[in-house]
Amino acid sequence: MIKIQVPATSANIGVGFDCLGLAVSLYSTVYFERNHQKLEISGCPLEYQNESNLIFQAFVKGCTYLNRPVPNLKITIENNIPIARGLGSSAFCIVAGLKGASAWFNAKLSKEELLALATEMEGHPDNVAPAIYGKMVASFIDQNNEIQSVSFNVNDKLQFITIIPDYQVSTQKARAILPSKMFYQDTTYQIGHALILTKAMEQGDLDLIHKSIVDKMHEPYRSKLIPDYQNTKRICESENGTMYISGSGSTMMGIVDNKENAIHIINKIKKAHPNWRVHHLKLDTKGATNELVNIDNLTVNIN
Ligand SMILES: Nc1ncnc2c1ncn2[C@@H]1O[C@H](COP(=O)(O)OP(=O)(O)O)[C@@H](O)[C@H]1O
Ligand SMILES: N[C@@H](CCOP(=O)(O)O)C(=O)O
Repeated sequence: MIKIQVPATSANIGVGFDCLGLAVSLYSTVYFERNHQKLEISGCPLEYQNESNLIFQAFVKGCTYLNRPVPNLKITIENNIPIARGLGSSAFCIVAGLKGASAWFNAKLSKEELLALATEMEGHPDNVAPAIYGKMVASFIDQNNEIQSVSFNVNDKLQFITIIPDYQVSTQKARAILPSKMFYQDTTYQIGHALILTKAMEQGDLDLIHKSIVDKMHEPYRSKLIPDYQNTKRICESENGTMYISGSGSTMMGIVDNKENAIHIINKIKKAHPNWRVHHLKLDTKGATNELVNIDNLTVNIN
């Protein structure tokens, strides 16, 4: 049985729309096993327990790329990444399926190959890149349609608070509301902020992160889809933290540089919204992993 674990990812990080993302220490797992019937899927909502399932679709894409037949499959999902909340649940599915196919045929697809295939499926590399590599990753699709990506260290003292409302925002809808053009002046603003943000994250300079994370490309529009945006931001800032919309929302990501501030934010959010999920996370530095597990759950080989 093949076990694939993929971290949740937080795309954009405010000013890096479609090109910047980081992986956090919240994981979903998928098990792939041989099956007597064509396809059996468990561990996800019923609507995804069929051939349209994104994990299966990605597995099939992997088989096609490797020129191998799609085997009869049992897919078991242990899901911790909330669906359609801006924490890369679709990236998780795509990376898990592709990596699953690679491990199934012992093909050892490189991370670069995985990234190219995953970006083709997701449309943009900002989530799938950190899901594959871990850490914080900047990436773009170049003129030859190849993906260029670089990884950044994120300072150890930075802690992440995923504040997950009890309502979804679909990525499709959150993309549809964005304007199609941007002025030169705003583009210059955006480039400067994104460049400085990457260094500030590396240095763990929270004050500089707070100044450089202020986005003009998507947050002003998407914050209107999240009724609790202003109040959540106020809570994070009242505890010396900063906040951005994770991916396309509805999750908001708080960043702090010490445990006390993190705990205060978590308590205030839980008091204001008892039904919301809140996680206190660190950066994930490994990205997706795969293991070959025998029937007794004994790991026999780790990649
Ligand atoms: N655990 C899961 N099982 C099956 N499909 C999933 C799962 N998680 C995500 N998906 C797929 O990903 C889609 C959500 O993607 P998207 O709207 O981009 O949200 P997110 O912001 O979480 O990436 C779902 O509609 C579904 O097709
Ligand atoms: N850059 C994309 C990222 C979407 O991330 P997700 O986690 O919401 O799928 C966007 O902002 O649309």
